[in-house]
Amino acid sequence: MSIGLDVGSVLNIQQNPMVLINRDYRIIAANRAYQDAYGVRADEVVGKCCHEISHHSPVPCHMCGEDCPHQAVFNTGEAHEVRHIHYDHQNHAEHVRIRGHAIKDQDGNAYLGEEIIRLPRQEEEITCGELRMVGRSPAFMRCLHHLEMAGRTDASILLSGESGVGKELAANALHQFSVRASGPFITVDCASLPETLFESEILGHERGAFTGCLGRKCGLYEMAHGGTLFLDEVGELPLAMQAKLLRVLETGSFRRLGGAETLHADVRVVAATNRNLLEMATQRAFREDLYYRLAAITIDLPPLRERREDIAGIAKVLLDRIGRNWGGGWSLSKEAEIRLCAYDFPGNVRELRNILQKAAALADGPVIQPRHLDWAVSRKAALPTAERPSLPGPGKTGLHPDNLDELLRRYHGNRRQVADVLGVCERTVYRWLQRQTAG
Ligand SMILES: Nc1ncnc2c1ncn2[C@@H]1O[C@H](COP(=O)(O)OP(=O)(O)OP(=O)(O)O)[C@@H](O)[C@H]1O
Repeated sequence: MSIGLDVGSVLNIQQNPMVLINRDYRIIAANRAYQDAYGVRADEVVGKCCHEISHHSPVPCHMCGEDCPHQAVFNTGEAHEVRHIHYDHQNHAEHVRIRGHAIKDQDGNAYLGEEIIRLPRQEEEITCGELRMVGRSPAFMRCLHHLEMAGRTDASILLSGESGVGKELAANALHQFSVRASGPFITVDCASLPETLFESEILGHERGAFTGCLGRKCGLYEMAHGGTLFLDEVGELPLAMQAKLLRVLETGSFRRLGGAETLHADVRVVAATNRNLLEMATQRAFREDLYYRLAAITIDLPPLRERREDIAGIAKVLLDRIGRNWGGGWSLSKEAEIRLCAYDFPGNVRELRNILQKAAALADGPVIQPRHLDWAVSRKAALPTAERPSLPGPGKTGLHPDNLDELLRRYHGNRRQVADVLGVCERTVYRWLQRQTAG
């Protein structure tokens, strides 16, 4: 028996905005919630490609390095969830969570049912005290999605990534995403913890536990009860301390130094390292059993040079912070921004912060110019091809730059960003695109 269903009315059961998309990326239906949320009629989006509508991109989002629900659902036939940035018809960006559902019609044809969960503005940026975790690149969005998913579990998590990529901010984000968010977030800096103080710092001590010990002290492990214990630079922990830590983590039970009572704390552990712990384990410099205890889930944080699109946004946030702390206000000139975006940042966000602090100190006005940037940045005069503006020469204004498609891919079809990089207004990019499509 076959039932002829009206697709629109079925989609309307869904309270979140939802569109039905075919294998060719074409939207074939949009529910009422979608139309209300985005102020469009179904016939304005039906027949158009999903990437044109939500990313303003001429190519599917997996071709821009994004985790694409379309590709995942059609390849696997299974549901797939991601975090994306969508652009509405006025080019406003919003963070959304996309749930891709695999749907089949009565003839067995496959479709993607894309449910859109719009995230409140405060969920767009993860804050850690006054610090904001900023980024829009596909690599950053993927990482944020993994942090959010892992945060919802109670598993121990190992964050890895080069120095200065933001592992501490990410650990804080994990805590905020977790059910323990209202509990304490306690950091242990494993690199600076002297071996002699390990037990008293982590486990605490009773009065008179050692010479000169005047009072009872709660250890960091106990202080993290109901919350998260963040073990920063865990790869620096000497082997003897690794064994002691493992014992506590395995049982959740401990005794304060000089104490007789066995105590228990309910702690979720997040650890971070910029070293390869598995390789250290093969060299017997890190305990393999501790590695597996810490790394139920591992998340890699991408270096800044692999998410160059984030540099300008992070620089702005860092300059705002510098301005607040130093009582001033600085911004980057277009040329200085282009130089920064071309630099490789071996020291990642921390290096960017240092470069901006120095530049703000050297700048003779509120605008930072290339001459104020560190020599390492300025030296890199030759920009990578994708960033190097190759504008048409005078008298050839009808032509578009050779690298327009490449730039659109790099900036996920965001014409405004491409216009900024090329130093033209957005309408010009729009005109170029129209001429390109026309022939
Ligand atoms: N995405 C981001 N947005 C804004 N600021 C960031 C971001 N990532 C890192 N930072 C800033 O960069 C600096 C370094 O970050 P953090 O200390 O978290 O790095 P880390 O990876 O833990 O470094 P290390 O391995 O050396 O401990 C901090 O000042 C942090 O606030």
